[in-house]
Amino acid sequence: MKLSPSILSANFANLEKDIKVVDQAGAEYLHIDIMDGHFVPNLTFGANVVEAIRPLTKMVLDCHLMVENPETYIEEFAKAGADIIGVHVEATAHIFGVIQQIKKLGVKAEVVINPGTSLETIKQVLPLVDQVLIMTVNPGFGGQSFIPEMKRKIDQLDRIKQVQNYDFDIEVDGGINDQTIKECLESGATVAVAGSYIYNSDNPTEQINKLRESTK
Ligand SMILES: O=C(CO)[C@H](O)[C@H](O)COP(=O)(O)O
Repeated sequence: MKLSPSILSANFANLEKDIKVVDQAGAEYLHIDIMDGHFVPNLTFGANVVEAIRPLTKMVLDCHLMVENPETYIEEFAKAGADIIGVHVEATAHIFGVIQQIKKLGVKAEVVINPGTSLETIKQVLPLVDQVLIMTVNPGFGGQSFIPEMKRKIDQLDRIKQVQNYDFDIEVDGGINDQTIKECLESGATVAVAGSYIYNSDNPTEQINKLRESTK
């Protein structure tokens, strides 16, 4: 199970320190939540922040775009150094085209799906994507509780992946802790995002170790 600490819960006045601590603890990805105040009722970072983070770490920069009309922003995030760009199926009328646009720029493409959206809506892009992000909370804020019904969705997606022999990672995001990560792993998740569990602690390294222990 790869870990993707979400800097949404980091201390923005000490972002470099909070990035380095999870890097040194062995996290494979760094999760960067981009929110536009329209698709979700919150505002966070732009591509300039991704550009500033890029030289600080070799971790995979896992950029989750919670923005309307994501096609407008793909190029600037690719230029800024994003390794993975995730777009919500609910945020565009042209999900197939946006995934193609990301891949053309040499960046890994991810489709993201909200808790209330059916897997049926992403079926057409599954052969194309490098990662599928199943939101296990309603997007917009850190520190929410894992929605237990999402386990069935992860199971179903994993079954489709096995039957069709697809080659994408299944990422989960929202309410991940040392219990829910275990359940997600059992259902077939291969990457876990965790924000408040890691950063709302005096010892993020210990929290990462606990997540590792739970998924051994
Ligand atoms: O995408 C997100 C919110 O929309 C965050 O990545 C997610 O909520 C992580 O926070 P936490 O681990 O505290 O639930």
